[in-house]
Amino acid sequence: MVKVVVLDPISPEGLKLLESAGMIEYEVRTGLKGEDLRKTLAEFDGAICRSGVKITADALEGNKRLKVIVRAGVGTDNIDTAAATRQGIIVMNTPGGNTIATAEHTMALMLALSRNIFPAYKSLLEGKWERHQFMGTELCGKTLGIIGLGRVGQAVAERALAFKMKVLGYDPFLPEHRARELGIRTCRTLEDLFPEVDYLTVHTPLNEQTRNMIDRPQIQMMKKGVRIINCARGGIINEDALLEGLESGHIGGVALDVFTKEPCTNSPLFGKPNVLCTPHLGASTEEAQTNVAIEACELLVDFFTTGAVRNSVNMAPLDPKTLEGLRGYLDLVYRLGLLMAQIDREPPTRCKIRYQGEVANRDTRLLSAAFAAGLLQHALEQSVNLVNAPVLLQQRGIELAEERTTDIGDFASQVTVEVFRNDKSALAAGALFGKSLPRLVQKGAFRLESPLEGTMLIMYHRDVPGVIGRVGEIFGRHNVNIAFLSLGRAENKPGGEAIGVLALDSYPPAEAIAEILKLEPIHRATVVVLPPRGELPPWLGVGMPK
Ligand SMILES: NC(=O)C1=CN([C@@H]2O[C@H](COP(=O)(O)OP(=O)(O)OC[C@H]3O[C@@H](n4cnc5c(N)ncnc54)[C@H](O)[C@@H]3O)[C@@H](O)[C@H]2O)C=CC1
Ligand SMILES: O=C(O)CCC(=O)C(=O)O
Repeated sequence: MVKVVVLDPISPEGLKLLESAGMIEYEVRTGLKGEDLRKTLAEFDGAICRSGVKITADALEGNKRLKVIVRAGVGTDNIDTAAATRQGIIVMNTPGGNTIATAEHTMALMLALSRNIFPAYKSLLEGKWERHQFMGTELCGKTLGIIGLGRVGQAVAERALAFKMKVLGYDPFLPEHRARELGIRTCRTLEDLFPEVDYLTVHTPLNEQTRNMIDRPQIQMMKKGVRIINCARGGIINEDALLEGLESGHIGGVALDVFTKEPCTNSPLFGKPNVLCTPHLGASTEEAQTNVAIEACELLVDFFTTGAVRNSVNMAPLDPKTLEGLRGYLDLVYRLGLLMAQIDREPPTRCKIRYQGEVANRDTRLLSAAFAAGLLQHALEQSVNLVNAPVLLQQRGIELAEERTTDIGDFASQVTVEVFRNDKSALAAGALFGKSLPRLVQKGAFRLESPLEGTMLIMYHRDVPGVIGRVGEIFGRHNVNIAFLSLGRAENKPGGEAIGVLALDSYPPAEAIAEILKLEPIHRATVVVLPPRGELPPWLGVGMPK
């Protein structure tokens, strides 16, 4: 059974999906942090969360089991995605399911600010009837500035246009023609937008470009009386600058659903006139929570049953059909990586992979990640998989270059890998026989044809009579059975340099190798261990528990 932990409350419709999957056992454990969270995550194969739990690098430290974290929502900023990637854990989200809820919440806050809904009701509760105190303003005819025109920003624009507002937008990633279709006038710079708007709302992610995007100087560029709304992420707008702007009278109103530090139960903004705050409720509608819970649980079930990777923020998508088509090649390149790591123990400085023939049309990013996983598998303490291998390689400063050509060579598809270590390089090429039989077809300058599996002895020798017989005799005495033998010559004539690859049924004792190395025609002999035929490498079983 696959074990999944639900770390924040999610809708029962999602949980029902987990139950009906048959092979998933889930537990709801909410409110966790610190050591409790770390220990819990180490017991499960998958996790689902909303924005409540903070999955930090410490919470993932030493985790050898978790394969996937699904965020039931958009923002993954409560998950240390970089740490998850280093640990080989896939992070997915469910964009879209809560867009309308968040756009409607933005409109609700704009309307509530404009019509003094909160202070008016408060005054009523205090037994007053102060109609003159709460003169409002209409949205109709006002200019709304929207920063970030993705899903939520566009949904807000549609609604604001229905209220007959003029919409001015800024999003460097939205094509002009799309903005025109939506009826949004766009600005080239934020400086062009600020002076024009009566209302400003932000709908970008929080990142290094957007942190404190709205600060004191930006507020100074806005009209006096501007109303500012943030339903995206705390920190995009500087909260201290908002307070100052309100106190000076430059800002006419502030509505926040999100805060720099959450939960936020105490803020100098709370209780100030013309301020309205909600505790991160943008996505809190029954409909949105049903949508995101169903989508999150579907992502998890698909991942664990078929290996599909969708909506991942740290890995290329992988659908079951693509995975099936790639499985043989993934296995081949992973084995080439393992081989290259064992023939020379010196750390690589850079690698080159050449995809030739039909394989060049496949998703070679995943194949190269599989090669990197093989190359690093035994070098590192942690488990290496398709998610973290490229990052781990990069962290070690090992460059990985890809070349692709659809020209057919000797095989329908061939993958050639070259690993550089300071002043030397090693080359190997592999091909798939049938759909799933990985073969070594070249090693250095030598052409050959050998299975890429199990225990292999790779030896280089002068091509003279009797070498193989003497090697066979040594292995015989040490009770090591030779299952398969493949020979190759650099030039196709006797007496020159040759390679021998022997598939062995057991790992040869060191004495046997020492005896072989004493044979005069043999210059070098290395034992390499690869997984047995058909054994699913751990990183490929993305849908299976580790
Ligand atoms: N309050 C809540 O409960 C909710 C908050 N959110 C948050 O709302 C925000 C928007 O969500 P979505 O629309 O789904 O995301 P999205 O990814 O669809 O849209 C984000 C947009 O911001 C734009 N952008 C990025 N950097 C920018 C920059 N420097 N300047 C201007 N535009 C920039 C992108 O091009 C993109 O179009 C996110 O931060 C998300 O976490 C989303 C759902 C619920
Ligand atoms: O889970 C929630 O309620 C927060 C939603 C949110 O902020 C998001 O999806 O980015």
